[in-house]
Amino acid sequence: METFLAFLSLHVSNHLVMLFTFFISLLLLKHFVFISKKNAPPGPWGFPIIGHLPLVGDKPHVTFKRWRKTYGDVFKIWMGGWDTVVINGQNAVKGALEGTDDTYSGRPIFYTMKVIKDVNSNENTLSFAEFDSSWFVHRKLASKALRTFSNTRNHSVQDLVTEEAMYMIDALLKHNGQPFFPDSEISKSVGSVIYQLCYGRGQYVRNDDLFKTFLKSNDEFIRFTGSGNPVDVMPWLRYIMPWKTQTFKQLVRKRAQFRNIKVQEHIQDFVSDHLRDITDAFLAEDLTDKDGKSKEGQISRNRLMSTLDDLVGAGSSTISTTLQWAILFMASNPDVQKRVQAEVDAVVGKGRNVKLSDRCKMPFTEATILEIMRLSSIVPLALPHYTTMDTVLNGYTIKKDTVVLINLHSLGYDTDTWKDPDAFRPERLFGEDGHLDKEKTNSFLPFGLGRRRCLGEYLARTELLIFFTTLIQRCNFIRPDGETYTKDGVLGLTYNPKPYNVLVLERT
Ligand code: HEM
Repeated sequence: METFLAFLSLHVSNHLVMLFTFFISLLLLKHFVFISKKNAPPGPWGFPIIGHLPLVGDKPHVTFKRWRKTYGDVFKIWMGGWDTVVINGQNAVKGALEGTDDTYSGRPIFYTMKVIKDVNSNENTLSFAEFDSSWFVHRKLASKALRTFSNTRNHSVQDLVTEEAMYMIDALLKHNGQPFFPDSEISKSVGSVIYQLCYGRGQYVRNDDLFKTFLKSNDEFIRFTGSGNPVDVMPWLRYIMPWKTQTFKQLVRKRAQFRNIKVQEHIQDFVSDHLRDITDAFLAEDLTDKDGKSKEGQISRNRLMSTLDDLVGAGSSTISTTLQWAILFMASNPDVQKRVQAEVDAVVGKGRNVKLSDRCKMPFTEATILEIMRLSSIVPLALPHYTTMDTVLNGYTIKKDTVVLINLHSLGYDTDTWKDPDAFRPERLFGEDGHLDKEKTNSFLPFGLGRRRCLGEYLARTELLIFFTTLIQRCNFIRPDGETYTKDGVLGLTYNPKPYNVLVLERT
């Protein structure tokens, strides 16, 4: 019996070895075919199966900037089983994303995106959907609703952000001049803005238990997904590290359940000629034809509602992270802080709140916000793109179904464009005529470019102007003695500053 078992185990292990060898050969063959494809972009050497994953490090955008020096603006790597091309520098990025064809408008369907779709009754979300006609309809409807509730015509968003900036300042000043890291004060106010735009305005929102649940689940989601998930590009890892997918599924489910509670609440007292928020706008959208059937090419209500998850996800961590960087840059550059304060004092004064219409009268403040965005580069690799057809870029052939990583970070730090890219100098964005130079401000693209560019750009620019200017109008940000600040951050869902301490004092 033992001999039989020994024979069996030898036999089985021989088969396993053969299978393993066959599997590796297939992958090497695939790798080789990809490498030897005529005109394929060059790229560094990578491992079989895992490709370049262990080589890119915890700041892939910085590694890619280094590889660019050897392999040029367009190079290829291998992310697990995915053929990937990395595009760097203004010319190549604009060459790929500007223009009207949709070659780069796809998104790869990584494993976690399948999980999100699965939890969402097999419906695509907006940010992670592949590029097809239903995505067009989805983007159009989402954009219409967001525009309605973040436009300037009724100034509602301006007042909402000002109100939240005041709460933020109160919370910051409660530290009574003691040093602290201002992340929770910022994320509460920023979270409250997008929550109220999506789910309804109200002065008591902050005390609402559902809002507290919302902040907690958003925070958990950001913390978990921020640490990255290798299962995305090597789905077989889910058998080796099942907790990675199980926890992720639970978090996605929790978010969807929360959203469903809010949607059900809205259905109860929905009035079609009095739309209160983005959820109401989605409920009001007629998605059926005269016979009550789904319109040709139209999307389901459930899919449209899932946009709420996209908006609260994308709309909170991005703004919070940028404001954390803003405070760090102000405390480490007191001269710039004083100059912005002088401009705000001259244009707005101390007796009234800043308005969106003040923007054009405060060019140095505007340049400072842009310089913060250039240096912090909070979404350094955009979201992954995916080619929808074969194409040629910089003379290289890129095949259909290739993952494309747009290295937005490389634009802000390009030594061809910027003399001293690491320095914080808002004045670099002015032309010789003393006005903001459009060519310079358009040479880095914090919101991406093309069909998949950020949906919330207008809202983001509004929030950043009002939050930043109100903070600067009311507070001084001071680096505590002995505290060292670094521009080096930590890549999670966004590129965050490492926790730092700051003193916040009321301006008198
Ligand atoms: C400083 C703030 C922000 C920055 C720097 C930023 C940046 C970006 C970038 C780089 C992308 C990917 C573009 C690409 O794939 O090429 C993106 C996508 C997106 N952003 Fe933002 N974003 C910000 C704020 C917001 C806000 C406030 C919202 C909404 C409330 C939002 C909603 C979205 C959505 C829905 C997408 C996916 C678009 C699609 O796939 O069609 N973002 N954002």
